[in-house]
Amino acid sequence: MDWYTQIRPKIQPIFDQIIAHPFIEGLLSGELPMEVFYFYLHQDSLYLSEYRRTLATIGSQCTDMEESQFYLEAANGVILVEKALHTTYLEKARIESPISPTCELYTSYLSKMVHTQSLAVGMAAVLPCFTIYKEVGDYILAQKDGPENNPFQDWINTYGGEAFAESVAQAVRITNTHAQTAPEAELAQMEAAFIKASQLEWLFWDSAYRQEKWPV
Ligand SMILES: Cc1ncc(CN)c(N)n1
Repeated sequence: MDWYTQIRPKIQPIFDQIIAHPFIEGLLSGELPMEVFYFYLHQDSLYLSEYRRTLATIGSQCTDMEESQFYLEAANGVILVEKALHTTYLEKARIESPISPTCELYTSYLSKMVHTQSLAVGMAAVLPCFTIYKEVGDYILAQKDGPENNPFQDWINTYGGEAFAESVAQAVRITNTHAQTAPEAELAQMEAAFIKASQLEWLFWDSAYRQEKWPV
């Protein structure tokens, strides 16, 4: 059994809580308050600016040309597509809030992983950003009882779409390849990083829903 197939069930309780979260329910029903969505998008654009650098770092660490190209292209391509989506929505709302505690925590955690841990652990840390969004997009697209004119449809189509699915499959494949040759201790670190980043995905939705601010 490959690494991802074996690790994915371990985050099922986290994934269940993500799709049950009022933020995701609101995207699905189309009833998420617009100010919450705009807050999320603004924080996500701050997140993506850092995530892009994290992917580029992984790309520069890969010795295999194709793997390197994948992460460098993901840094540019995927992030540019996502930023375009953000621009579509954010043009309607000028938001200038500072980076939230959770956004800073998540981006800092990923940066720490890729700068202080092995390449395989870095790959495992960034993977939930691919896989969880794809699963959430697919989950929402699969629901039949959504409204006809969902204001969040562009967002849903981006993450439930084919182009994103291909890139997710490749990130999983490359991470699996690195896990094949990883010793026990490194596999344990990969698992811990994958689970932590999955928890941070939940926390990111939750912090957006709460429009999290620095308390002091
Ligand atoms: C926090 C977060 N995680 C994942 C994604 C999807 N790449 C995103 N846009 N934002």
